[in-house]
Amino acid sequence: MAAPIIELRGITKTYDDGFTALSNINMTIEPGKFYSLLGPSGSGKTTILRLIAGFTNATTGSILFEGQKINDLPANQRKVNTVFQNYALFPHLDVFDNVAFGLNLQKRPKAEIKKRVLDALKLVQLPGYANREISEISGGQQQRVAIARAIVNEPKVLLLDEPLSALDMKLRQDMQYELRELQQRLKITFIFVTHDQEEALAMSDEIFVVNDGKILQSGTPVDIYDEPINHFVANFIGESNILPGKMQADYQVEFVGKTFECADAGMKPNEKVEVVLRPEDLDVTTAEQGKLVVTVDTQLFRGDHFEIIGIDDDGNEWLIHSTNPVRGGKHIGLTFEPEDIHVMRFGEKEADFDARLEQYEED
Ligand SMILES: Nc1ncnc2c1ncn2[C@@H]1O[C@H](COP(=O)(O)OP(=O)(O)OP(=O)(O)O)[C@@H](O)[C@H]1O
Repeated sequence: MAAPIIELRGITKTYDDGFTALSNINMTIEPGKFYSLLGPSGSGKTTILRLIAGFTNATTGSILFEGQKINDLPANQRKVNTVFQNYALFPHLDVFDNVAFGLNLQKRPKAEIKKRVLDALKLVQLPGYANREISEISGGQQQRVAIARAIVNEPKVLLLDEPLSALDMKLRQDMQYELRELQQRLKITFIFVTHDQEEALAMSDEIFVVNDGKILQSGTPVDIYDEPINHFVANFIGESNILPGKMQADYQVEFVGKTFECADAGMKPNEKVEVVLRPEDLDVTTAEQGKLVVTVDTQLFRGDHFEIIGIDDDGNEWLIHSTNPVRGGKHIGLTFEPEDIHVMRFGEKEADFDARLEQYEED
């Protein structure tokens, strides 16, 4: 692992009105990677970004930049730059002067400013736009000007606070590719705030899932999708069937009144757990051959798959993705592999969860 560029250690943040927005946040950010802070509205993502940028102070805990504590370092001396949700461009300045703004403040020589601004505009694929007014460019282009303005200062870390949320879906998807590509080209660290799980899964090297002022889980998109730590993460990231269950023994879990072979071990006998089955891991078969039988309730065509809701005998709803259509009212069987069952312990801490997964991978 590379030496971290940013570390947050035991950060809490209580605002002046007494509201605690963050509790015991620990994060390690390595250079050159794309990170996302993913969580619902009000979970504390922007507060984390503001702490790193120096726009607000931590109540307790340390913020380190390349190993040095920077809690008291003013925002303008930190080697980070922020791209805000609304871009915060100056409407009365043209594209060039918007990007040059910080360099003009620093009174850099004119020739240097010109070169750096034009280079930054080239990087965000807006060469030739320097003299346009902000009102004469599209939303996506404004977004790129905001990024050019942030990268012209050559920050080591770029903080992006929901920078795509104002764009329509198509442009948003295009910008996801562009941002990811830009990050890989610049090799600077991006910390990207979003409440959109698809966006975080698609773009990030690592995701921090934030809820209620805490980091619930961190890891690669694949790890978090395949091995969510608890109900909240399983529900928030991707689509899931989540059911109460009981571990009968190692590699044996009971749910919906039946026993199934699973890939999990190391829990107490009869320990109550929650079981996650992703809709795309359920295969449709005949009622006779199914490990479970459901009655088809509804079916929606989603372009590349059918989304089926089935109801089992206990009244549980099952979400199933299938490439083939089924008939409404029909009994169908569902099958799945032992490793498709993901078992979650109640209240498990991330360190214990990681140790258990490691053990499982060794076995
Ligand atoms: N200056 C402040 N004073 C008091 N409470 C605040 C202040 N700023 C934010 N909060 C509260 O802290 C919590 C976290 O806010 P934050 O903006 O970090 O959330 P967020 O996850 O970024 O949300 P969103 O996605 O809606 O921007 C919220 O409940 C918010 O109301």
